[in-house]
Amino acid sequence: MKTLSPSERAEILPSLDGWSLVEDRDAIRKRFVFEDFNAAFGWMTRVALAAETMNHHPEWSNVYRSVDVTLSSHDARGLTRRDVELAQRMDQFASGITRDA
Ligand SMILES: C[C@H](O)[C@H](O)[C@H]1CNC2=NC(N)=NC(=O)C2=N1
Repeated sequence: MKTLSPSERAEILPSLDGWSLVEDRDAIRKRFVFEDFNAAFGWMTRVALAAETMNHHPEWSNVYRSVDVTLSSHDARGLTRRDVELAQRMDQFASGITRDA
């Protein structure tokens, strides 16, 4: 799969809620903050099952109720539509259960 074109980036990335471009690589990142650890880990579990189904996996780190996520397509060495799809799925699963970071 090829990386997102400049026009795709201009169109798609602003539509992703709360995601930012990573400075030193072609990737996007976001911090999710939940009510508590159980909520965070439950969300991670749902995402993990979706990621496995998609065969597209996040780079993430969990501390208590926060989860820092970075998305990039390793095989394409940059951002692809798979990253966009996984970001949108993560936001769907987090809807209504996150605290303002
Ligand atoms: C062998 C396996 O299908 C590949 O390594 C998949 C797994 N998950 C992946 N996840 C991400 N983020 N990028 C990939 O290129 C990728 N490739």
